[in-house]
Amino acid sequence: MPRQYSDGGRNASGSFGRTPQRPFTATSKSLKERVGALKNLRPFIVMVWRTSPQLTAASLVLRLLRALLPVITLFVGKLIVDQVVLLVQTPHKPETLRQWLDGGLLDWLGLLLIAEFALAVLADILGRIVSLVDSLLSERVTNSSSVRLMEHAATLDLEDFEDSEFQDQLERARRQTSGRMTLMGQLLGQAQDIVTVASFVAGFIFYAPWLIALLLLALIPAFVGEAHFNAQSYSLDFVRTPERRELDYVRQTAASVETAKEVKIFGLNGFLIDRYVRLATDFYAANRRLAIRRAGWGGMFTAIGTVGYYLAYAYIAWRTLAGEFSIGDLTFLAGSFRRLRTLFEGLLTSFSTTASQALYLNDLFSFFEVRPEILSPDNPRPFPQPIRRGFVFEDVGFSYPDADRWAVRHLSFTLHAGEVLALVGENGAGKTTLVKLLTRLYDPDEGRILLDGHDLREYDLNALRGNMGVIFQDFVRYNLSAGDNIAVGKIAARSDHARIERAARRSQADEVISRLPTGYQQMIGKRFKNGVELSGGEWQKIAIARAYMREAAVLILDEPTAALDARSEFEVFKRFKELSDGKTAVLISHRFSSVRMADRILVLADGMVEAAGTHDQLMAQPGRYSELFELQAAGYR
Ligand SMILES: Nc1ncnc2c1ncn2[C@@H]1O[C@H](COP(=O)(O)OP(=O)(O)OP(=O)(O)O)[C@@H](O)[C@H]1O
Repeated sequence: MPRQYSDGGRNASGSFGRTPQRPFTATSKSLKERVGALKNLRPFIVMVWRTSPQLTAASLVLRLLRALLPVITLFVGKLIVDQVVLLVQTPHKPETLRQWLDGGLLDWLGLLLIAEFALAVLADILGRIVSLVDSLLSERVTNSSSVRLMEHAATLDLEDFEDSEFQDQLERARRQTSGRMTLMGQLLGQAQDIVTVASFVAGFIFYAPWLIALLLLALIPAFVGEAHFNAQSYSLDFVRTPERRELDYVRQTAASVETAKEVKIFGLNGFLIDRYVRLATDFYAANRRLAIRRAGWGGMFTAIGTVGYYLAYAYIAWRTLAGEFSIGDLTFLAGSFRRLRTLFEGLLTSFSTTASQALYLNDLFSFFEVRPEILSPDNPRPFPQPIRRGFVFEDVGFSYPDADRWAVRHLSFTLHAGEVLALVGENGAGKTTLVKLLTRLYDPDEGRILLDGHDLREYDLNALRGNMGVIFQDFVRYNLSAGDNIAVGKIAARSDHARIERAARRSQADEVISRLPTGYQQMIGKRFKNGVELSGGEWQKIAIARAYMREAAVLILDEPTAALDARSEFEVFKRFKELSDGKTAVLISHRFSSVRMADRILVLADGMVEAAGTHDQLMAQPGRYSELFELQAAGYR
């Protein structure tokens, strides 16, 4: 059943070979969607608060303190001007500064100047502490949301990760873990500005309340414009997630250690750079269009705000001329009005930015809402120790999401407890799919899989996987030490060196490791300093050791031996057979010399069991097995 990921209803394909045809046009989010996104602010604030209540509270308190400083500073400024005007009008003014001072005429003015200076210093100190606290908080929030993202991703199904729409969503969510702290700063800044505005407004109510209305009216166009362009920006960002992923992918392919070899040999750099430039040019064009429109309209809206400001200024000047306001009042009001205008402008635009940032939060929180479908039941059955009967596939059918054909269908067979079963079949026959079903990376769409008579879905998922040692053909080459590369098979036993060495001996990885400069401590892979690269077969021996490290009841090797030389593969399987004594084991290989060692062989074709039996039984009958065996054997003669 294909799942729906939050992509706003847009199709999000993004394959490497495709030339982007779709123009990057931004479609605005509706007002309802934008307002609806505001509901994300609550969980966001809760998330920030939980990350560090102390830092959040500190930021809030400091900002509130700072919020009151501007109006106080301006008011002290007004008192200074009034005092100076008063002193200018003093009859019989003293002539020297000393006389001014001795007469005590400057005491009040001096005090006011000192207060103004102290306020300026305090504002600066508070500002610096606030940015310090904010930057610390920001880092903490980035870290904790990244951890939460990784934790949540770990719970999701393989099906999710293999879906391109999900990858887009994951990419958007990943970007939100680091980018969102500006939003927190904005919210706190808004709280601060609101307090400052309230303090200024209180002053204005006393002098000329309707000026506030004039100011607000003049700023509305700028606000609407901001809101509109922010939403357009978001939409543009949203629709091009697949292309951005592709851009990153092309950049990574053109310049990385993993691809450098092929890129050089095939001379792909020109092709890749071309592709990058084409994609990047489209991005640039879309951004430029939006930026130009934004700048044009923004300029016009600001001009409207400026007209409002000067009207008010003229009015205040007129009232001063008429003798109703003092010169101090004039400076206070003009200053307040200028500050108020900036504040209102800031507040209105930051409200609109907040609303659009809340849209981005959607990306993060909707990711957290994706739920896995492959789960443990409420009352799971304990995993059988030991397995008594084995696994039974009963008419199992499975097709990959969005695939138009069955990967396996009407698949029925038994994997007996304690037997080594080999799976053979041509490419695409369904061997790996069978292993994915056995390990519950996917659940069947039809039929069921039983373990000791009970559906696999009745067992605890972690216990089930914990009892299986599986190595896939596309095993991961971790850029870790050789020891850790084996320990990943049972990471809880990472410090059990004896166990790691035992596993290494069993897969012949010990010979590889003994040749490394620093043995088990040696960093392998070329990504980090002092890393040593291994050959394909050497990597495989290390990977197979992971399966042994697990010391699990079920061992599965899905063709991880393809790169081993003939002798090594023979040895690996011989040991595999010996070591899987008492264990249930599945072995996938295209080499019949290894396959014949299995207790029983299952021949798969088109997702079904075509034949089953021992090597001798299968050779005795005409069919795909004997045919393929002869074909391979003939190649060696
Ligand atoms: N993740 C996937 N999404 C969609 N289809 C898939 C996926 N993996 C495999 N398939 C398809 O399912 C079918 C069975 O694939 P499977 O990997 O099980 O074959 P296999 O027998 O292991 O092949 P090989 O010998 O090449 O490893 C194939 O037709 C393949 O195209």
